[in-house]
Amino acid sequence: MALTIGIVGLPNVGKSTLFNALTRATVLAANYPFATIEPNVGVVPLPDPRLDALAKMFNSHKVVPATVSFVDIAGIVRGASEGEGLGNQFLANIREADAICIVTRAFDDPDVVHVAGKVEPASDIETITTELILADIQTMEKTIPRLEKEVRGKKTEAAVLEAARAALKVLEDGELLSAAAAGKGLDTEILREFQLMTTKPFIYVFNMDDAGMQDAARQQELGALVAPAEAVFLDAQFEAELVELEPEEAAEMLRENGQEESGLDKLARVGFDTLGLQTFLTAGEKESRAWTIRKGWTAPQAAGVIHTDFEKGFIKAEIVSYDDLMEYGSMAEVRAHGRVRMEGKDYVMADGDVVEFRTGLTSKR
Ligand SMILES: Nc1ncnc2c1ncn2[C@@H]1O[C@H](COP(=O)(O)OP(=O)(O)OP(=O)(O)O)[C@@H](O)[C@H]1O
Ligand SMILES: [Mg+2]
Repeated sequence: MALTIGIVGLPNVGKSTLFNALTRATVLAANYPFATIEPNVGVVPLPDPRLDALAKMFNSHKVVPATVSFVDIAGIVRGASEGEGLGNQFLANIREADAICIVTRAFDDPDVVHVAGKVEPASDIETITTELILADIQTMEKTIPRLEKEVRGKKTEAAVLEAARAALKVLEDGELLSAAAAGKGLDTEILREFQLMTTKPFIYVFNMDDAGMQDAARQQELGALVAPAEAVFLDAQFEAELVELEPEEAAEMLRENGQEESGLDKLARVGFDTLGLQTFLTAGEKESRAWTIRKGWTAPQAAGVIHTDFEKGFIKAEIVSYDDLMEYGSMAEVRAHGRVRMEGKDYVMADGDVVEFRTGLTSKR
């Protein structure tokens, strides 16, 4: 299950700087499938220090982290839906994204041109969300007449048309569909096939300068602008410099800046959380690997991520929690202390479970 996040924002706010930092981090880590898919799509490993510890314990030949894909597209300006700037055609490139990352400029540098002439995050966010709403209105205005025909021809259920009309009304009132779903019970599941922008969860990235990164009050103020959505504060230029460094040097730089983790790591993590995802782990000589699942998934569903046949063939899962494994230092010791659990098909996976699945097919991690 690949998580894809589309990056949107006004032009010249640091989207590509962020994207470059993200994708160069990829090259540094390098060790996962399909690194580059298209020029503007980057696959980024989800940082997970547990994998390195597992790889050491199991003498794994490689480490395979979970991944997050980012898609960088052209900037949107006010009026994009009417063709201003480059228009809004390129939003098609992120129709399939699971979440949208709205990058907003919050750095001052007068040498960097701001398309609206001044740095004003609140109004920039308003511009972007309005354009996303307008793009959805365009989609619905095209879709509804088609649905009407299909309902008359009994090719589509009337409920779909009803939901589409309800969605259009929400959008025309200037509201995000995700907000209407949360507050007014609008059914976005039935709208899924239309790949609307504003049904997707938004994550806000505020691209700060040095002063802003140290300014807790300002961050609180910006966070409040977008709550309850998640806000990530980072300095894209600093992040781009960080990924040029060796990991130890980068960690040292972060510490000097009073940051515990890089903005990129934070963004990947927040993206994961926003979408209700988590990872479980497998470890062996071949590889130590993180696998992405949804929170609440059962052991057979998790097995199905490794191999589709494993879900049907599931017998049981041998599970040890990562923390126990680290505490006792080896599988043999964990076993000796009775901390290895045999779980059946109703077991709900927990984050950090280190798993070996027993299936009717072959014994396989
Ligand atoms: N945190 C920051 N502080 C200062 N300058 C920054 C910061 N982040 C990015 N910049 C600068 O802002 C400029 C625009 O960055 P970038 O090209 O990444 O923007 P963009 O959003 O991708 O623009 P476009 O929509 O035109 O593609 C660059 O000169 C970059 O160096
Ligand atoms: Mg760009």
